[in-house]
Amino acid sequence: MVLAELGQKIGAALQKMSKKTVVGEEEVKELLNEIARALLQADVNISIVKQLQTSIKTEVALTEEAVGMNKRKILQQAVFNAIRKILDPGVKPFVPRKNVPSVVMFVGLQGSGKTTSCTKYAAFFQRKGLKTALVCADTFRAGAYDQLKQNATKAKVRFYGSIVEADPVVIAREGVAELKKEKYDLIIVDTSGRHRQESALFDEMKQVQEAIQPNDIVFVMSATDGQGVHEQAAQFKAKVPVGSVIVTKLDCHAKGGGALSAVAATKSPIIFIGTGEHVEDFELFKPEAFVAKMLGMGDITSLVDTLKDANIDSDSELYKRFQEGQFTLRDMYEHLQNVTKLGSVGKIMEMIPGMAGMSGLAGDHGTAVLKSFIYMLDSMTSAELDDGKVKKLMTPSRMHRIARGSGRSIPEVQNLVVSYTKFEDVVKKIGKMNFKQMTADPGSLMSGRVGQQQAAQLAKALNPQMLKQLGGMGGLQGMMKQLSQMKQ
Ligand SMILES: Nc1nc2c(ncn2[C@@H]2O[C@H](COP(=O)(O)OP(=O)(O)OP(=O)(O)O)[C@@H](O)[C@H]2O)c(=O)[nH]1
Repeated sequence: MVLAELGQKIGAALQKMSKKTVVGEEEVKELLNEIARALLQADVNISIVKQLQTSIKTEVALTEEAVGMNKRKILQQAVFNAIRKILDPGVKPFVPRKNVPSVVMFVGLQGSGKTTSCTKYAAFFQRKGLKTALVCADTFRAGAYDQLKQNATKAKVRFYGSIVEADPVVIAREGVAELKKEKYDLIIVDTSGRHRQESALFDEMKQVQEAIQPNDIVFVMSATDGQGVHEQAAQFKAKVPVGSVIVTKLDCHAKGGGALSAVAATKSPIIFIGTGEHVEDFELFKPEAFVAKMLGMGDITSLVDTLKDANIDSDSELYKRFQEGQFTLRDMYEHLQNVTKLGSVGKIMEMIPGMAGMSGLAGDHGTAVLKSFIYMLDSMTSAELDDGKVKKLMTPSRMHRIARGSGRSIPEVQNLVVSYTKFEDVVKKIGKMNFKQMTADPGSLMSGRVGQQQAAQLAKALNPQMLKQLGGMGGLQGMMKQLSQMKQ
């Protein structure tokens, strides 16, 4: 992941400091130098590095003066806050709403992922119930029309464009007018990708903006762009009133510091991040959660949001059944469909402190296994799905029929039954725990209100291999402690 290396270096510097018996001026200076080195190596602009050092120093001095708290804790918090501040200009972004017609214009450098992000943005708000449409006002790049049209069709979003009109200003104006008449809540206008040298394209961008008067202008930039993007972002901002930023390609192995610096140049909030080429590879951006994840502290808040988005939360009917310890194959089927909606299993694992990089389930392999489970469940009868006595029901001849019907092998069906049985066991155990409180109020986990007894209960509910990968009972308690520190 982008910025992972930077996060690891800063995390290591903080850890090194926490092992020292005395934390005096020298130690603070050494830490700041190490952080500065890591930032510069990651391609962060020098002025941002200086700004960050100053803000850490000021916060440490002020807090120490005010509360006389443990210096290590103050430093940790100050580093966290300083990085967060770069990514969070403290401005509230524009949020499209249902029944409030709005127009959002997308701008950015060529190849930044603008067209892809437009579709992801449209699909995101369509899922939230907004009537959404896409307008292609990119007449510069051959193929832009077809690309957006195909993306829109795939995402089942209304598309407007023209293959005969060459003036993007006319297309944008007419498209927005027509879609407004059709009572769309959210009209998204994709414009041509630009380079600094192409002043004509910059003028055209300004004309489109004046013609459609958007409620928000989203600047799309790629995390793979280097230092130069800082200056370019400032130029876009100077030409049109950029209100929000989307950073794409955070899944790539890039240094990422250029993007970090450019965000500061736009002084606009990041609203989403792109984490892959597919429409679901799109996450709402939360500075605190992002920095926590970057520094290897996990990202439980995003996980809770993601789970809610996919209907995996304690208020859903399915989870009420889980809380009661009830679990049939149909429940498993519904649950797996929700889980695969979340995207790759590896990505979900990354959000859980201590689970990042867990082998076995992570990556595309895990997703493929879950999908194969869904195909096999598809081949079952209603009676099989709804009867709780699965072990008894799954005779060799039934397994043979399910394997044939789903194009899978008998060992794969057996594996599904074994997984179901393990899962059922966990649900039964969780049913006896205060699961509702834990999921409905993640704060209870974070604030440490979930005590040792609950950690022990959770340990019992996990399968032994997973518990081992988490570092046993000690690792699990550490993970909970980490969660509690994150919230403070
Ligand atoms: N890995 C990864 N690839 C992405 C992401 N977003 C976009 N891409 C890819 O980046 C490439 C360029 O994306 P486009 O959406 O065509 O870029 P654009 O900015 O509209 O291009 P122009 O119209 O030429 O300015 C495509 O191959 C996309 O699939 C992302 O978050 N991660």
